[in-house]
Amino acid sequence: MNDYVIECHNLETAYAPSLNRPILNGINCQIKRGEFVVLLGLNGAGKSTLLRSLVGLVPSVRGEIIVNNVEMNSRTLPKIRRDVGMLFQGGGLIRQLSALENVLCGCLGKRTTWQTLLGFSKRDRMLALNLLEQLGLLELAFQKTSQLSGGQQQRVAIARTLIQSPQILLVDEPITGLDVVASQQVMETLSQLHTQQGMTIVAVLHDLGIAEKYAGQAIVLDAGRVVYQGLCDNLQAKFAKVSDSIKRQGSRGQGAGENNPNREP
Ligand SMILES: Nc1ncnc2c1ncn2[C@@H]1O[C@H](COP(=O)(O)OP(=O)(O)OP(=O)(O)O)[C@@H](O)[C@H]1O
Repeated sequence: MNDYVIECHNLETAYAPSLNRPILNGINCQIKRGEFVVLLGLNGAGKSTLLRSLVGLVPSVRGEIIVNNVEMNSRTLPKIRRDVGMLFQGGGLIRQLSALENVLCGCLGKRTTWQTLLGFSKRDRMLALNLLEQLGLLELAFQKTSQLSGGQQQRVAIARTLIQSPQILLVDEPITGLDVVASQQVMETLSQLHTQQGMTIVAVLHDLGIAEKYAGQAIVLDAGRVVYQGLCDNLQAKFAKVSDSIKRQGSRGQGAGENNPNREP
């Protein structure tokens, strides 16, 4: 037993001919319980693929993923999926349904068809309303999500993931396309889940300033490998150093990040 909630050891996905390499090419990383981790990297580095791997949506050909000290395989995947909630890029809300109905959709995987045939239970509706209230959206509960702002929609999507009571929340680009105010609201929501409920959060972000403000740890990917894992401070300088070292290694014909998958304190 250790205090990591997520561990990847030499994780490798199938060879991608378009890239001339596996999309994830030997990922090593560890995430501790209660950490807020930002996943950074250039476009195509493999960030979304790594997040999707952590909920068993991308098959691996080598290495292992361990969640809550349980190794991922077809037998353990249902349990792991109960512990890990994932918010996909774009949120994936049903636009013609209300905020409340969208949040309730998050329960569908937990209920049998019979249980939902007559509608959702009073308990589920209360839970969904509580979550919407917690995220500052109670007065919009019966509004169609197509009529909500981008930031409000993203918070509804977060509530829909939270109704499954995950211990770990994975979020893929939660603020892409949002304005400054909406981005801040969404990040504050994630931050509160982390500080007030101790939730472990792993978020793909592109903005280094926002990453530094909210996350404690950073994992930087390049070409399907971890090239930095450590504290999330002074990222601008560290990230420039990482990019430079990738370029230097590239010019010497070495694979990016081969020498530095080490975790900083
Ligand atoms: N199913 C797939 N088949 C083949 N190639 C894929 C597949 N999914 C992703 N890729 C490729 O793998 C690479 C990594 O994709 P991924 O979406 O994980 O990157 P990312 O770091 O999240 O990028 P972005 O910041 O642009 O979202 C990309 O080059 C992408 O084109």
